Amino acid sequence: MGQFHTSAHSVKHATQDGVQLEDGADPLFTFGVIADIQYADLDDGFNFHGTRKRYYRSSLRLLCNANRRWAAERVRPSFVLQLGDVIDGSNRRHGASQRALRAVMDEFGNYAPAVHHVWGNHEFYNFSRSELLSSALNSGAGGDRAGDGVHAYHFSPAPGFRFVVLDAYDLSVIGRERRSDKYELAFKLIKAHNPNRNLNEPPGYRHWIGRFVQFNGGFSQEQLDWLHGVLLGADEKKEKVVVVSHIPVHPLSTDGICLAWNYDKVLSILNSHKSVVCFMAGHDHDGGYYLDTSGIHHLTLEGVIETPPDSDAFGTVYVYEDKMVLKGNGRISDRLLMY
Ligand SMILES: Nc1ccn([C@@H]2O[C@H](COP(=O)(O)OP(=O)(O)OC[C@H](O)CO)[C@@H](O)[C@H]2O)c(=O)n1
Repeated sequence: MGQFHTSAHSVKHATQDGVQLEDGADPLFTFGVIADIQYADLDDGFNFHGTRKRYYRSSLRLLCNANRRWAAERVRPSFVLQLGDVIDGSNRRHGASQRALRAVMDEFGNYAPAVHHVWGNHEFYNFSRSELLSSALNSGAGGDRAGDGVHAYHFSPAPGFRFVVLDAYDLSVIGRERRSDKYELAFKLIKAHNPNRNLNEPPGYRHWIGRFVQFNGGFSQEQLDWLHGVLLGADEKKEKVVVVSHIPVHPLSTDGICLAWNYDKVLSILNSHKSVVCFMAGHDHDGGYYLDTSGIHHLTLEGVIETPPDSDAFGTVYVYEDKMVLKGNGRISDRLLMY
């Protein structure tokens, strides 16, 4: 982990690869990133296979650490990207979904600026899509969206920069009403690849076939067409674009079990637009990173839920004309993202 210091006019940074960076200028703007908080007012537990500890109650304290740090930044974040799974699915069983969501939103409200909420699988374990649309998690309300009820929208926090939030459960069996066309399509797709009775059980692990599980999802053609259109506009304006989704889309930025169903379609769109500089996701609690052949940084953020209480899992990103500098905390590494 690198050292990082801010003073009146300098940012000094040693990235994971030992790259030294010293900048005389202030960043154009900064933003916070955090993933897979999965808060529940429950004792510690484990993942499905019993191999990884999950710190349900502590996750709220780790969010509090992040908020405090963001509030103390000299150039305070313009916004925070919450990369999905903000509360754990187990809340539903305890009738605690609303209470848990309120606890997390109150915590965000203490210090953080605007928060852009990405929707993950645990959102759909707790709420229906229509409930989410009328909840505090609908951060895209009023903006240009990919379609009715699709939580995909874009915003520009500063001239020359655009962020696109994608809905990775648009095409999914947990994010869609049964009997809807998208549910039918998603069900056919997953059944074509996964013969298991429990569709959360991967069909295998070779060639990323394991991604066809129910806790993953994908992007409808409608959303892909919309994304292409947004990126065309960004190309024309010579903007730099960061695309975010709960589920990663590059096979080398994540364990294959956490990859989006139709990741290849998203990748071919991203790679055909020179405006795209970075793709950020959560979902894989171990995190990941890959710089693809088009120069797009694929960053998968380590999840708060599997982070021990004496550590941390959040980042602050300092944005410059030619680079973003991620200052990670705890399990999250510092990274220099040149573009
Ligand atoms: N083999 C499995 C695995 C999982 N399940 C059930 O599926 C639901 C989602 O699993 P969960 O691990 O909670 O999903 P996360 O989004 O937190 O994490 C994704 C990756 O695992 C992180 O690396 C849950 O109900 C599991 O019980 C299953 O039935 N069979």
